[in-house]
Amino acid sequence: MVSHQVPRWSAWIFRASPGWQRTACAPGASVGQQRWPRIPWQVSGPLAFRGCASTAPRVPRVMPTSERYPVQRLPFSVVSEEDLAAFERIIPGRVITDPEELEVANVDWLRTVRAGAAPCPTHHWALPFSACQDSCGVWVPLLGRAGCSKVLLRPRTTEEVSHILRHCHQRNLAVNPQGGNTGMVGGSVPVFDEIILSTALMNQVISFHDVSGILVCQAGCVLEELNHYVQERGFIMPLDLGAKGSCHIGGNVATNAGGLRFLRYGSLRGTVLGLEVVLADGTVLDCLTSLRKDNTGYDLKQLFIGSEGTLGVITAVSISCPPRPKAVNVAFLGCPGFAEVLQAFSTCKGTLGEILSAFEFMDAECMQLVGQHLHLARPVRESPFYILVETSGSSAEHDAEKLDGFLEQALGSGLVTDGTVGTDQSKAQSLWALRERITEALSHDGYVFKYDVSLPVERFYDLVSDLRARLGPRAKHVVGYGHLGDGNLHLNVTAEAFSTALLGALEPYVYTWTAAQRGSVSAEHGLGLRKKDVLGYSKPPTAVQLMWQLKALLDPRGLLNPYKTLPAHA
Ligand SMILES: O=C(O)CC[C@@H](O)C(=O)O
Ligand SMILES: [Zn+2]
Repeated sequence: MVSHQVPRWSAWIFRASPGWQRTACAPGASVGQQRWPRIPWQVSGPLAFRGCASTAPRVPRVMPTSERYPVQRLPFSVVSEEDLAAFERIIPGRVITDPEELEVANVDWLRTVRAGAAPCPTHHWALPFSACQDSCGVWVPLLGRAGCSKVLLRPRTTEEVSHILRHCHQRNLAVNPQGGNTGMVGGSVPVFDEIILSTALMNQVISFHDVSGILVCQAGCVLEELNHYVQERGFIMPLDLGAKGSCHIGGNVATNAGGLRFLRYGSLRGTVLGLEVVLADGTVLDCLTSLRKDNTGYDLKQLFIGSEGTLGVITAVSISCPPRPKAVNVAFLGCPGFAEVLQAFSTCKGTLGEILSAFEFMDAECMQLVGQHLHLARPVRESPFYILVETSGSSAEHDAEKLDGFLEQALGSGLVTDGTVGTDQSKAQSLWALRERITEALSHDGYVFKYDVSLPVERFYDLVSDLRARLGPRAKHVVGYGHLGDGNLHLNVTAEAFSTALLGALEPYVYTWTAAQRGSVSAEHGLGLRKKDVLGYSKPPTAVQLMWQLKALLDPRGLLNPYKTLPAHA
């Protein structure tokens, strides 16, 4: 028997019978909720803050990127007092040198990469500025020396971004564009002392067309806020992510984020209609059209979607939003084996058809970690696998009938052994939380080695099983979960701490395994810093070379998000 730690859920458990519990579905109920830590942005500090504040937060040491990865600083200029004065003229009061604010921007939220300051030899703090807070005597001037980033810029307008990039281009200063800093591959934090160009204050909706559902907005709008905005007008964003409460739409587009609605609404490559981008030399490229059809010449916006800030800085986005569904159902089901998960997916597609909006899976170890670290109760009997099926449609009655049909069939044929359905917003959210919060649960388990691969679904779980056998007790947990409906597996391995031996057992094994299936070594997270050297497992040398040529054309000095996305030149 299941022990239900959250009693309110027990009301909707069913036991191998079609007696599905339902509650009224609020029209247009949305599902999913931001649970990841919000990035604590603060208001800008005065230039005078530059220096070593005694109030800097003491955080456990995150190894500087340059110590863990084989990367050397390129010969960019170092930010000078004159540069800071020039930035201050462009964006008065929004040139941030306050160490506390820089601390957040110099480390990724997973705490796996950090801009490269050396640690204090006495106290072993790797501070984002070069001074030890314990007055041990280590006191290095902030400016004139390469460590981590010493300045964060917060423009509000495209024109300001253009002026900033023009200055950086003239001065040979490297720039790290940063949105919500919620990336998974170390692409959004500096490696050394790159200037951080934040889109946080570029958060205005420019227009919304309530017939077409086309939204035009600045790049720094937070995804969840945009979703609320368009929901009030009868639409939803075509994209949904666990990090929705922090991530910026510009970052989503720059990384071509996939997420939870991909199965239904497809890639940003289809839903993004236009972009405004500032190029490395400050030129503004205005391709911010709102046309569904525009077959005139090369589709340049596609170059910037997924380019991770290496080809230009996205400043505004035009995106097509689908109508807000009137009925949303979420079913959380237990499956006895992976073959049954796959069979359930086929049955689901056949019976639910156009109303199927998500098909996610997680294994038993994921569920165990979500329970252990986040205290979320398992809403169904213990099973080797769990699936989350979401329907979104325009008729509650019609959708319920279809879902019931699927559930009865799946249950009757033994594909599913237990399940529960949420049709109102809060229950649907609780069920989604079990899937959305796996990343968070894993991060409480220790150091996490993350892989995000596309594979033929029939080989999906073999990789997880192979790795479990290969790693044995060296790993704490080897888990598999993800967007099965999109053929996207998230394979995560946890350990007490980072270890090069464990890394050696994982890589290149995972990549060669994936390449042998003609899979992708990055399905949706991009390459950033951590995955850039494995691009060759998924793309031929001619493609990589062409990518370098495009980079050289658009950013000849290599100033935009250096050390990311492209592997080192052969
Ligand atoms: O943490 C991960 O590996 C996956 C994160 C995200 O893409 C998800 O689908 O939950
Ligand atoms: Zn994902």
